[in-house]
Amino acid sequence: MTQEITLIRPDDWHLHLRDGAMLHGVLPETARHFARAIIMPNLVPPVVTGAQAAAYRDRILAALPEGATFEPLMTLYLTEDTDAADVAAAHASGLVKAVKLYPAGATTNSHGGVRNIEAVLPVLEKMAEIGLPLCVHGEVTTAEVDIFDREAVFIDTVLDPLRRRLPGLRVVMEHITTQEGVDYARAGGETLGATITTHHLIINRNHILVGGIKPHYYCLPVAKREKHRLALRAAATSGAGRFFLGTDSAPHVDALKEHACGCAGCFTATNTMPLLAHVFEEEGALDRLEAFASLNGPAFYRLPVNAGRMRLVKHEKPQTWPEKIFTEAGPVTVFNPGYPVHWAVEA
Ligand SMILES: NC(=O)N[C@@H](CC(=O)O)C(=O)O
Ligand SMILES: [Zn+2]
Ligand SMILES: [Zn+2]
Repeated sequence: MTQEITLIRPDDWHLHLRDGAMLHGVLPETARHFARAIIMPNLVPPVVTGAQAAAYRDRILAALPEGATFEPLMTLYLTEDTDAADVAAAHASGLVKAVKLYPAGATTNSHGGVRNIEAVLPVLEKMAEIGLPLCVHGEVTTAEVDIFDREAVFIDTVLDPLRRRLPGLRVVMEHITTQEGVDYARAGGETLGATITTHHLIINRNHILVGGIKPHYYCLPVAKREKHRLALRAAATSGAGRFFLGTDSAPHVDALKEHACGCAGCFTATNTMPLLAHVFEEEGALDRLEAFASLNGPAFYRLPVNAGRMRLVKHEKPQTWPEKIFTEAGPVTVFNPGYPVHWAVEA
């Protein structure tokens, strides 16, 4: 029996598009389904200034396929040299929708990020004043802290003290992966949001490591044990306004994923919506997919919801999608959940 749902066209509140040949290869995958996306600024070199964000936005728009309707929502990469006045001007002009905090060394291209929070306080104070959200990669980088504990330790030692110091600062906890992240976001009040990725609703750390290492399941923050995956599923499917979709679709060419020191990132732009329909159906929450993918994000970012709609159909037969996207930078493997998925996005 076929089944179908329609929802307001979704947005992706955490996306990596990269640049150049990779941008050209992966942008159609997102623009096909999503109306808007928060574009991560961790290019090489990073997108630090308003002028750099404007130029990157132009490159994205120029790379869009003919007829595509997609709006990139730009972000700035916070550094200890970031100029608060430049941030405020980029926000006032409508160009920039958030600033991204990468603790230095936490993830892909984060070496130019923040070592000392004190150094960026003037920028954060300005952001609190003007209501510009701070998107946070929430992991400590301290060598002594176990990689599976880095998110929980970040919440206790960095995020909570910062939010107490600047209660007006609007914060998005990006790609939460733990029960602790879910609990903190739930208790956080209206200045706090949290994105959840597609893949963290599907895999736990066993999927990465049992039966041989699976480089295409390796991302940061790394997937945790099963109880955390279940907490994320409960949060995403709860309908609570605090939680919204940020795929963190993060393309790396296969040669750099299947490598002795493999890059972090799962590429989910192609099949996120069918995968989410599968997950929400499993949780008996298909009626809440629209809140997660299409309503809660715009509400947090104070943007209108999209005008268009998306139709998702569940077919008798398992649906397929390309195993890889062949970009001019090299092939990029599409996230494979490891089980059949019967849902597809229909025109
Ligand atoms: N999530 C990832 O594993 N990788 C992201 C960076 C990030 O979002 O931390 C990337 O840019 O490759
Ligand atoms: Zn991150
Ligand atoms: Zn990311």
